[in-house]
Amino acid sequence: MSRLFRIAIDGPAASGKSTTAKLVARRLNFGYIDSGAMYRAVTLKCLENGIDPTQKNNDAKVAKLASEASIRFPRLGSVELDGRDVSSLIRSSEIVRAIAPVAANPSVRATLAQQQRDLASGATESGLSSESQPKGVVMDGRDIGTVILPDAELKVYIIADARIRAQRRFDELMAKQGTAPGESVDDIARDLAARDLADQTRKISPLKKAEDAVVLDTSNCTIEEQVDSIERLVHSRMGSK
Ligand SMILES: Nc1ncnc2c1ncn2[C@@H]1O[C@H](COP(=O)(O)OP(=O)(O)O)[C@@H](O)[C@H]1O
Ligand SMILES: Nc1ccn([C@@H]2O[C@H](COP(=O)(O)OP(=O)(O)O)[C@@H](O)[C@H]2O)c(=O)n1
Repeated sequence: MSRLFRIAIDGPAASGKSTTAKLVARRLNFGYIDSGAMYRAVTLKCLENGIDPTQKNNDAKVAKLASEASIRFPRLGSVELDGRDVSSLIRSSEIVRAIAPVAANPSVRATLAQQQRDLASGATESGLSSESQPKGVVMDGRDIGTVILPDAELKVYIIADARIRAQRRFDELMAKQGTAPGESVDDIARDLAARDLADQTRKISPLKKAEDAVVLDTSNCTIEEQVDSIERLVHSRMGSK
């Protein structure tokens, strides 16, 4: 099997990673691996098993549940945990509040890192959410270009102005719920800033730009422009291989 073209996308919360990654995958018929969804799914599994990851003495239990979790991406943008579709459940604010200690747990990261590398190499067929033999994969998260796929063919670091990110998350919640969310744009901005700080300052695999990543600021872009930029980069690198 020839090696897949791997696109690593990292960046702070709500900068546009997953929207862009999904659309790039669809256009290029690549697989898409949402690594953040894997941390979210482990957090959900903990909460459903009565284990609160924010309690320090639960670290070993959290690690065990992570090792037992079966996480799959059966279709573009959908996530299965232990055979059940959890695509919506993992997006709740309850998950977001409990996720930092899950993401900082070295055993959880080791378990998920192995699965992520297997998915990106095509070793785990069931994880690739692209129809028929994809030529490449797109994976987004926080440590993809730095730790998971340090030799990815293309690395992109997506950023956007903090206020714009908060407004976009607010609009997203409003569209999903059909009413104004319980949180204000300011509340969301505070949550995003706290999560980015936790992601940037944790000891293991912190969020940072890989030296060779291309920075894409989406503050003043349309979604289509973001996708176009990445598609152009892929074509130019594929052509020069
Ligand atoms: N260029 C853009 N213009 C407007 N909205 C955007 C743009 N890029 C992303 N969004 C929206 O911003 C929100 C956060 O994007 P998302 O892809 O979920 O970010 P991330 O995966 O980095 O957390 C989503 O609702 C998405 O549709
Ligand atoms: N590769 C990754 C991906 C996510 N994560 C963690 O998982 C959380 C949720 O990731 P996400 O990509 O779903 O979050 P959003 O940017 O979509 O809000 C992040 O805040 C990180 O704490 C991580 O540690 N490493």
